[in-house]
Amino acid sequence: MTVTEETAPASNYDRIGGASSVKAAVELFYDKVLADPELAGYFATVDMAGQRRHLALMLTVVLGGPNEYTGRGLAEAHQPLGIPVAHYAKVGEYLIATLAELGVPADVQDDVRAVLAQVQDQVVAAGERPGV
Ligand code: HEM
Repeated sequence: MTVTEETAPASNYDRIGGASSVKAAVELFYDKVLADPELAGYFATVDMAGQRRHLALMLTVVLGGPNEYTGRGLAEAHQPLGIPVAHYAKVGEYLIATLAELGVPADVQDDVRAVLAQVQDQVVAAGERPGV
């Protein structure tokens, strides 16, 4: 174990280039999510700025970036939407595909997968969870 490894590591958010990289990822991710007819409907009544904000916040959160978010909690925002596991999984895959396309390192992608798994129960509708 070196001193470097014991030092608090830079967040994945910093490692991939911070806000400007998140902005670039949002464009790509947004295209993928809205091009999917199963997912586009969720965002139909959300304004454009709101959609981009949602995606930017989502990326920042899952990358361990600064939590400047003051909106509703994940459960409060998503439980009324009735999101099934399948749709949650699709959004997660689009996020990972976006990161891969932008050349984000594999270990960062793995961390993102782990965070996605952690927040799944807050986002997926309670009645849609297998085994619950
Ligand atoms: C890790 C997964 C996710 C994170 C971190 C996340 C994060 C967020 C955040 C921070 C908001 C803003 C809430 C607010 O403004 O009060 C939001 C809203 C929203 N999310 Fe997500 N989200 C995730 C997954 C999903 C998925 C899988 C879907 C749809 C399939 C989705 C659809 C929406 C919609 C439609 C809104 C707007 C709700 C409204 O304005 O009433 N989200 N999300």
